[in-house]
Amino acid sequence: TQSTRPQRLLGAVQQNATRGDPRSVVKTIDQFCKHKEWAMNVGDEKGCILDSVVSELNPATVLELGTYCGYSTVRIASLLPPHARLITLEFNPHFAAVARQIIAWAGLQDKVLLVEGASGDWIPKMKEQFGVKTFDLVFLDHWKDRYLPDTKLMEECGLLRKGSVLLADNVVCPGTPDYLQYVRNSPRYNSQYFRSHLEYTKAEDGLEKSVFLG
Ligand SMILES: O=C(NCCc1nnc(-c2ccc3[nH]cnc3c2)[nH]1)c1cc(-c2ccc(F)cc2)cc(O)c1O
Ligand SMILES: [Mg+2]
Repeated sequence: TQSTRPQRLLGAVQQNATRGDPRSVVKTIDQFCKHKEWAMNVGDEKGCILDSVVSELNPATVLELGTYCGYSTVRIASLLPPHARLITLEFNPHFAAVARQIIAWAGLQDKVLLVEGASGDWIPKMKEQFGVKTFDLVFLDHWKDRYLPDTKLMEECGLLRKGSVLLADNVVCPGTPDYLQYVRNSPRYNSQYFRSHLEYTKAEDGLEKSVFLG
């Protein structure tokens, strides 16, 4: 049977990256996407902005919406302190299966809980299922029309506290206009745009960092 792009990306990691070395996994994926096949990872340019937000925040509890192949999962988890936890939600079982193997190759499986299913179903169950109180950081990188409804759902479920940070990928390309309008105009958020480029291209894109004010 034909391999899929995520499977080819996993193969590149298993052939070229060093087991237990997250930086080599990240570098291998970026090389693959620059020279072999484009894939919708946050990429190295926006990835450095993601790294700086994570390092500055030093979060104990992180939620990632949209795992895909686990590239940003590996970037985030490699920067977390020892007892910190990252829950990542993936809707597509094939993406999830590849991501599990890439996260394991990086040696980060003990810090990461990959949950398969729809964000709308899982967000209301976070507290009871995983003993989460609130998230210090949420990285939004799933379906672009889910950013706004899921943010409202997290507010309603009491998963955000004063100072919780939402970091959203692709706010320009493919774009999340309703989400941007909400976080930039709501008195409950302090929002900041980090201009960058769509992964592995020259097209404009960026990350929006929004601090929940409670
Ligand atoms: O669609 C994207 N990302 C979303 C994948 C996903 N992976 N998982 C989900 C999911 C969807 C429901 C869910 N509910 C719960 N988890 C969920 C996860 N969605 C995406 C697309 C592009 C892109 C740009 C320009 C183009 F010309 C083509 C494409 C760039 C990016 O950086 C992206 O992140
Ligand atoms: Mg993205």
